[in-house]
Parts: sequence; structure tokens; C-alpha cells
Amino acid sequence: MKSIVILRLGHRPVRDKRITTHVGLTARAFGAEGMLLASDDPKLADNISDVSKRWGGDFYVRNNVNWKAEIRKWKEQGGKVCHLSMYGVNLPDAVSEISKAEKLMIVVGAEKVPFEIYELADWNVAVGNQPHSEVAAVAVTLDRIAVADPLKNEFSGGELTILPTECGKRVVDNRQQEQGSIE
Ligand SMILES: C[S@@+](CC[C@H](N)C(=O)[O-])C[C@H]1O[C@@H](n2cnc3c(N)ncnc32)[C@H](O)[C@@H]1O
Repeated sequence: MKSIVILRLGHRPVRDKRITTHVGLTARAFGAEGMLLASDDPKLADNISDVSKRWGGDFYVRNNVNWKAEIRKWKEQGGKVCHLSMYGVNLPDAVSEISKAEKLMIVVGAEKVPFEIYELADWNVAVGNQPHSEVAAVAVTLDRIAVADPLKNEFSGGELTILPTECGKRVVDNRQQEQGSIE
């Protein structure tokens, strides 16, 4: 089992609230264990924790981390660092190497990232060399490096569980052991 964390740089609490939330939710859904937020936005961390409480799993968000210290600590523990940037080596050409890492930190920016990140990273990787979104970059990377299909991930301990259905919504409320539908 790989240990994967996302390091989110440059989050601006008002402007990036929605996209950083989506980075966290996408990372959670696709198998990362947590997100380190290198900005101070405790509300955002609370919102993502609420999702985990409702839908299961142990995903965590650590607010207001010092990114340099986190990268240093991660590397001291034998972890590797993959910085996602459209300027990097294209993912298909790096995926076999990255997949070997047992501990992987995936770094994504918002505004321009400090150049030091390019030097500290073990890999600077592009998810295609065109500009798009950090949410897409995280999703595609986690999917490509996964050992088992991340869409089959199970999340235990949540209040609610979705039962996939061809039409409509089926949700089990694990607190009541009753099946119903929610909007
Ligand atoms: C929307 S971009 C903005 C980048 C910023 N304007 C700049 O020029 O440095 C925010 C983040 O999305 C990620 N990103 C965007 N396109 C990417 C791509 N093609 N491959 C990998 N990551 C990408 C990078 O992590 C980037 O820091």
C-alpha cells in the first residue's frame, strides 16, 4: 500500500476556496491519505473533514504547514516528491519510475510556485504539456500511478454509503441502518 500525500501551495483563501476543496476531495477519492495546505484556511480543512465523516475513510487535511519543512521531513523519511507542472516531463514518460515510490508527495500550485520547488522535487511532471487544472492533474496522476483501480476504493466508517444504481439515488444511512434516498 502506497502512502500518498498532496502538498497544496499558494492557496488564496477567498479566490481558491472552491478549487482547493476540489483538489482535496479528488485526492481523497482517488486514494491519497491526506493533504497538506501551505496556507492558513482552517474552514477549508474542516469542510473536507466533514466530507470524510459523512462518506468514510481517514483522509486528513493539515492546515498552514511550512512547505519547505514538510518536504525536508518527507525526504528524510525516504519519501519522494513529484511536482506537477505543465513544464515538466510528460507523465507517460515518468510514470513507471514514480510508481515505484512507496511514499509519494504530490505538489500542486495555485499561483506561480517558488522556483525552489522545481529543484527540491525528485520529478517535475506534466500531465500533458498544456495548461489546465490542478484538480485534473491530481486525478490523472493518481489514476496512472495506482496499483489497484482507485475507482474501486472503499471508504469505511462513514455515515452514508452510496449503492450504485442505473437510475436515481440509493444511499444507505449507516447510522440508522435504513435505506433511503437523499437529495
Ligand atoms: C492552474 S495552474 C496555474 C499556474 C500559474 N499560473 C503559473 O503559471 O505558474 C495551477 C497548478 O495546476 C497544475 N497544473 C496545471 N496544468 C498542469 C499540467 N498540464 N500538468 C501538470 N500540472 C498542471 C500545476 O500544479 C499548477 O501549479
